[in-house]
Amino acid sequence: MSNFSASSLSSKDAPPNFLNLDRIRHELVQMEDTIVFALIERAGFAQNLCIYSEQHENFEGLPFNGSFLDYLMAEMEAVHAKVRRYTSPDEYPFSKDLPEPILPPLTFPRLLYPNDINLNATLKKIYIEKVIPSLCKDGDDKNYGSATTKDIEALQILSRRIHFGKFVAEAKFQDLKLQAEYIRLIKAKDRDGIEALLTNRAVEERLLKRLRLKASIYGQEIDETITGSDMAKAMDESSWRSQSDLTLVDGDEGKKKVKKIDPDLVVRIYEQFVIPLTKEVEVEYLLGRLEHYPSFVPSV
Ligand SMILES: C=C(O[C@@H]1C=C(C(=O)O)C=C[C@H]1O)C(=O)O
Repeated sequence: MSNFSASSLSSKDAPPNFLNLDRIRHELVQMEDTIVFALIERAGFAQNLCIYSEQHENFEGLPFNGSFLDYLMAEMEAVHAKVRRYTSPDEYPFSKDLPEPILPPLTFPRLLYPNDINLNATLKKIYIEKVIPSLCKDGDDKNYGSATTKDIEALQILSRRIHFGKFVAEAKFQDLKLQAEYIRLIKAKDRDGIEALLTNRAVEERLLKRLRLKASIYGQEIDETITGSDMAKAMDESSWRSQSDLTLVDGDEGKKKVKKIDPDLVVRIYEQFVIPLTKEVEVEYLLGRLEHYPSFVPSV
């Protein structure tokens, strides 16, 4: 469970500046590492597309309908729901009809207006149809349990990341220099206008550059033989080849450093899916904001 929800959201003494945009952005930066490592972990297995098919013959006779991913996700989320994971405003389930918590409720600061915005169905579809085919080698290695467990870990952190857009949106709405413009655009139901106003290209560019560096380093087989020039090459964008050729960066002659993931792919996943979905969450959150205005004021 996230530190954000456990330590900083539940405590009554959450700092009043909790909706500080820089602080929220810091949380998003922290999530990058978890996301890159989750993708690296999943990339260690074949696509195993049967995991995502409804009633696939590979799972015939097992006690579930639907896909193996949906089955395992529901099982894991049921356990997490019992320990009140989804009462935290930064955690959103993929499954329906989850059990009630067995632990007493925590009190959270009221930072977001009450909403049921949940884009996990869209996220899962994109992940299966676009991310997996690019991330994993083709084929079926029978590692269904391991691959699906890695899928769930990746989907859960990606879900937390995109739904963090709610905190970003509330923080931007609280900026009194821009609030009137947001209100005008919300009243006009101008999605494009809202997205344009909340977009910060400089932040996105910095993020993608940082992400490429992280993926370059984290994706590098690091051992005591790693050299400074290896690291320099890993950070040199021009040294990359396609993901299909994983023996990408040569150390000394004959010492091959295997890349576990292609940084260009990680950047594409963020640029094409993670950032757009985060902004979609921001727009959806803002479109509903005036239903609770001025009655709702964030409080810790
Ligand atoms: C999250 C923010 O909102 C938008 C989405 C971003 C993202 O998903 O990384 C980055 C900048 C903005 O375009 C932000 O302003 O930090």
